[in-house]
Amino acid sequence: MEIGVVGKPNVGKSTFFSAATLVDVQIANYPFTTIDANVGVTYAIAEHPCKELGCTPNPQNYEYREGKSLIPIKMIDVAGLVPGAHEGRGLGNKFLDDLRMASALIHVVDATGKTDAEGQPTDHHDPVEDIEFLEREIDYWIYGILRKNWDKFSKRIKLQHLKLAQAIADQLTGIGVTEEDAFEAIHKLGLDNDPTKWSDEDLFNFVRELRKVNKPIIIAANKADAAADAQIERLIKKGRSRGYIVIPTSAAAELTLRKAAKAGFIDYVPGSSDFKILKKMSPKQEKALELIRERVLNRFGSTGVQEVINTATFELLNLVPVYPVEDEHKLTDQFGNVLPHVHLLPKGSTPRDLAYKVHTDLGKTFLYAVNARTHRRVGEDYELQFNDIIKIVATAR
Ligand SMILES: Nc1nc2c(ncn2[C@@H]2O[C@H](COP(=O)(O)OP(=O)(O)OP(=O)(O)O)[C@@H](O)[C@H]2O)c(=O)[nH]1
Repeated sequence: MEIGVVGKPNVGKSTFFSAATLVDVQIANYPFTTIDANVGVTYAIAEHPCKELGCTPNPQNYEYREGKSLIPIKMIDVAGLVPGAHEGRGLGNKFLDDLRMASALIHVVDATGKTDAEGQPTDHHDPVEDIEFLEREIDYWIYGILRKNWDKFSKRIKLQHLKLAQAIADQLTGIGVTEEDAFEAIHKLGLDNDPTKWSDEDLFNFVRELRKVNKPIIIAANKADAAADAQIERLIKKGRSRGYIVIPTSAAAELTLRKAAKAGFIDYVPGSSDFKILKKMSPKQEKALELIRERVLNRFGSTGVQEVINTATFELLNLVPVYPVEDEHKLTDQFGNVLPHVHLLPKGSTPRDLAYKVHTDLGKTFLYAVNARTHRRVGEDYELQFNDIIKIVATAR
């Protein structure tokens, strides 16, 4: 599960990505290694079960801070969103490659309206147009892939009695479309089961629906610090009417706070509404931080950056954090570490899915699971809940 950050030039996308991936804690065993320069690690932050249970955890694959879990997530800086990117304009192909990898997108827009469609300075640009523009780029891209062979392809589905949703998903595996995604889009639109009967418009509408499930987008209304309340309210309202969550952000403020925290000047947990000064700074630095407190934290409650990441993880991608343990009374692994690991699983996952996520062997030998909170055995089809603590019982190997 990777989150892509996308936006046209000059909206603060690079600042957002730098801030989100500037982490002052390094975890030894990430579930992944980063290879590309435009890929970084960020954290989704959730309440830790120990806050409620009064324990002290020994985290191994996440970080624990002030009652919260910082769970590593891969983030991609998707560069090169310009009009026509879907046809390969600008960094087009690289842009599409990055887009392919992302399961959800954070779309950074300039809430002040001071960046035009091509990323040049202006006085009046409507950021709502940017929202539509990204939708269009993605829609035409997916449409282009399907349309290319559509006539032949749709006839083959009909003649060979192929399962429609599955055949389409096979065609689009490269961008991560699943049979369920395709099925959902077909049914939502009530499209004919015989794809040779689809008009061009049907195909385009289908692609739009597919994009909504396959590449969910959240809007970061950036440079909120420099935007008027009315501009932000309008963007939130317009975005909402198109089905988006819009969160005001100040990527620049978040970057400053994280840099100050990393240098040890302040204590700041991303997402918080305040920070604590730890050591003396220059008057200029102190003034800059004071301005952030006044104009960003006091006004919006946070810089918004962490809220965007959390919402993308827990709402757009619908992931739930789950803690596997070996001892359901002490909440430990075999070495006595309390809640050492957390795993993010899609909502609807079962204990067996968790077992597979921990280790393929554990998945294969899975017998049953115990909910450590209730000490009860849970059924095969139990849906894992947010912050569940689960003991997996498997056959001896
Ligand atoms: N006021 C304000 N300015 C910001 C914010 N975020 C970024 N900026 C400024 O906006 C300008 C553009 O930021 P970048 O992060 O370089 O923008 P970008 O979208 O990555 O642009 P490219 O690198 O050209 O793709 C810089 O001058 C930033 O300092 C913010 O939250 N508030």
